[in-house]
Amino acid sequence: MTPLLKLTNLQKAFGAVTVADNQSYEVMPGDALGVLGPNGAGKTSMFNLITGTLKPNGGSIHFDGKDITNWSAARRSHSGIARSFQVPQPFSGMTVFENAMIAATQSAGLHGHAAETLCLDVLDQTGLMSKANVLAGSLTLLERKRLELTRALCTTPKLLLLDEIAGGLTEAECQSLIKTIKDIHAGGVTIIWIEHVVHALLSVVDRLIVVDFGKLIAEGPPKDIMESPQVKEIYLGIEADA
Ligand SMILES: Nc1ncnc2c1ncn2[C@@H]1O[C@H](COP(=O)(O)OP(=O)(O)OP(=O)(O)O)[C@@H](O)[C@H]1O
Repeated sequence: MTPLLKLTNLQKAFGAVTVADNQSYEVMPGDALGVLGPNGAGKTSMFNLITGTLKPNGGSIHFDGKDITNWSAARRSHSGIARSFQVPQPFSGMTVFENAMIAATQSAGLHGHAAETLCLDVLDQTGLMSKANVLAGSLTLLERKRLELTRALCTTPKLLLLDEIAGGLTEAECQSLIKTIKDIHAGGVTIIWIEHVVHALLSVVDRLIVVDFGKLIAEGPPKDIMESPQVKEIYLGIEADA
């Protein structure tokens, strides 16, 4: 089977700061991959490289069998890569429905009834239907996170990149968001999820990678990774021989 996403020797540095250090990994269709790593490790930069807002210094990115390394961010979005941002970035002066429609028309290329139907389906899935006519700027944090998901899903993605979507939520809100993300994954969307709320991540993903100083330092089943002394030391700050 062809990987949905394949990073090969991906390299990116900002001066002396390396955010992608020869990264190589594959994501198969239907995977749910979790990304762990300390602050500043290069996790968001990895998403920026995959979505095309950041250009690598070396290496390649393949999506759905095609070399997209030199594709624009817009072309990648049209081809099925969507993301949520760590800090929600809605059009605050527009309603929730209008925000969804922008994604459906501009990225998914739908119009009229087809676009409206998609938006309503997604709003139903993300639990925002009752807020459809509310201004995005007046939403609560959980609702803004749900709007991030809505906007991403309205581009009809094959690959959904989630950037710390559970941060700042109460435990009850977090559980409700986890259920929504599980439903999205069960619906066939491949997921890569960067998250510091580890229990939320572990309840969804089937594989973990750990990034430190832009380098992939571990990859494998969540249980093995969480028990690895190297990960405990670098990520959790627990000394390997403690
Ligand atoms: N456009 C940029 N120009 C210069 N340095 C940058 C740029 N973007 C990110 N960096 C630096 O690269 C490093 C990695 O940043 P990045 O946001 O990718 O880390 P992260 O792992 O997502 O961190 P966090 O968990 O805090 O969100 C940081 O030191 C950051 O300051």
